[in-house]
Amino acid sequence: MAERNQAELQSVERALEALLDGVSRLEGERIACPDADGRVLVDDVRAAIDVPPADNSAMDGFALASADSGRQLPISQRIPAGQPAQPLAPGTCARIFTGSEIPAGADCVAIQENVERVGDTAIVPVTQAGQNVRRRGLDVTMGQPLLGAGTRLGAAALGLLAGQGYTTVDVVRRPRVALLLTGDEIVEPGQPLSSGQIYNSNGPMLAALIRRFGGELVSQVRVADDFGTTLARLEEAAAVADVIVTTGGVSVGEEDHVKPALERLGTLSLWRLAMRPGKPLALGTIGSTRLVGLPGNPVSSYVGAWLYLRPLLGRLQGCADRESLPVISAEAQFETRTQGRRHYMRANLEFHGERILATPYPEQSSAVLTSCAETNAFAVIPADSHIRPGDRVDCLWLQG
Ligand SMILES: Nc1nc2c(c(=O)[nH]1)N[C@H]1C(S)=C(S)[C@@H](COP(=O)(O)OP(=O)(O)OC[C@H]3O[C@@H](n4cnc5c(N)ncnc54)[C@H](O)[C@@H]3O)O[C@H]1N2
Ligand code: MOO
Repeated sequence: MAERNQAELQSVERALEALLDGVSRLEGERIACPDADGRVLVDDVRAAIDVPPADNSAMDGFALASADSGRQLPISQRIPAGQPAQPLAPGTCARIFTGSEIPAGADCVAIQENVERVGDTAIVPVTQAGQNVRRRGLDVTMGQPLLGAGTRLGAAALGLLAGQGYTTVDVVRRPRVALLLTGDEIVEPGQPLSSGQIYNSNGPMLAALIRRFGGELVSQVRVADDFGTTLARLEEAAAVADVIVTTGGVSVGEEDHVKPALERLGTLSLWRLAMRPGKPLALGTIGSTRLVGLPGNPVSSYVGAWLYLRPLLGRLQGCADRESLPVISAEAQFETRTQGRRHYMRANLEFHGERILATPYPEQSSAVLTSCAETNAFAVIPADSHIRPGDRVDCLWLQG
C-alpha cells in the first residue's frame, strides 16, 4: 500500500540527534566493587600495584638457576603458595608449586613430570631461563592505565579491580527512570480480563529493558485517559526522574492526553518517523527531565526502546557502547520490499561457520510481540528498497 505524505516523515538519525542534544553524563557515586557489575566508570583507573606482585611459578615443579639445569641437584627448600621464599642456596633446587614465589637466585622452573626425584635430590632436565616463570607485572604494571572512563564494568573488570586490592569504585549514578503507561484498556496480570481489555505487556517489558540499559526504575504508574491525571502523573514523575518513558498516546487519537499535558508542563516535539514499526514518537522535556514517548503498540515500543531509550541512558551514563548497537552484516534469507519507511525487521541471526544468516520472524505486525521474543536482531531494511535472498543486510545485534 502506497504511503502518503512521506515527505513529512523525519529520519531516525535526526530524532536521535534531537533527543541527545544537550544531554550530558550524570554525576558519580562511590560504591562497593562487588556491586559494580554493569555500572560505568566515572574516571580512568590506574594500576596501584604490579600483578603478579613478584615472579612466581606457572607450574608445579622445581625452581632452579638455569645454569645448574641438566644435573642432579639437592632439594634445599619447599615453597608452598602463600609462603615467602628463602634465597636459593647455590647449586640446589627448590620444590615449588603453581603461584609460589620464585626464590632469589632461581630463574626457571622444571615441571615435575620431567623431573626424576631421588631421595632429597632431583634430576632436572635442561631448562631455559624464564621457562615456566610468570614475571612480576606480567598482567598489570603499577601505574599503567587499567580501565578507561566510560567502561561498562563486567566480570573481568571486577576481577581486575579486586586484583588491585580496590574495595570501592566511582561509577556514574544510574539514570532514574519513571515509566508511565496510558490506556484505559490495560489491565494488570492477575486481574480478570473483561471484554475490550488487554493485559499490560509494555510495563514489564520496558521495565526490564530500562534495567538492562543501566537505568533505575523509580516508578511505574498507570495513567487514566484523562487530561488532569496525565498532567499530575507527569509532574510527579519529573520531580523524581532523569527520564520519563511513556507508552501510548502518541498517535492522533482523541483520547491521547500526553501531548497536551506535556505542552503545558514543558516542551514537546512530535515526530513522525520514516521507520517501521514505531512511526510516531514524542520527545519532550519537563525542566531537566527528558521524556521519551513511545507508541503503545508493544513491538513499536520495544523497537523504540532499543533505538532511542538505550542511547539516551547510555549518554546519561557516559557509556559510548550503550549509545549504539553492534552492526552485523548478514545474508538475507528472505525477500522484502520497502517504501518510504526504513523497516526494522525482527530477525534471527544464525552463525554457520563463515556465513551469518538473517531470518525474519514471519509476522512483522507491530502488535505481534512474539516477533521480538523469538529473535535476536533487527534487520535494517533501507527505505525504498528491494531485498532478495542472498543480499547483504545490516542487522542490529540486540545483545548490548
Ligand atoms: N489514524 C491514525 N491512527 C494511528 C496512527 C496514525 O498515524 N494515524 N499511527 C498508528 C501507529 S503507527 C501506532 S504505533 C499507534 C500508536 O498509538 P499510540 O501510541 O497512541 O498508542 P495507543 O493508541 O494507546 O495504543 C496502541 C496499541 O497498543 C496497545 N497498548 C497500549 N499500551 C499497552 C500496554 N501497556 N500493553 C500492551 N498493549 C498496549 C493498545 O491496546 C493499542 O492496541 O497508533 C496507530 N494509529
Ligand atoms: O509504526 Mo506503528 O508503530 O506501525 O505500529
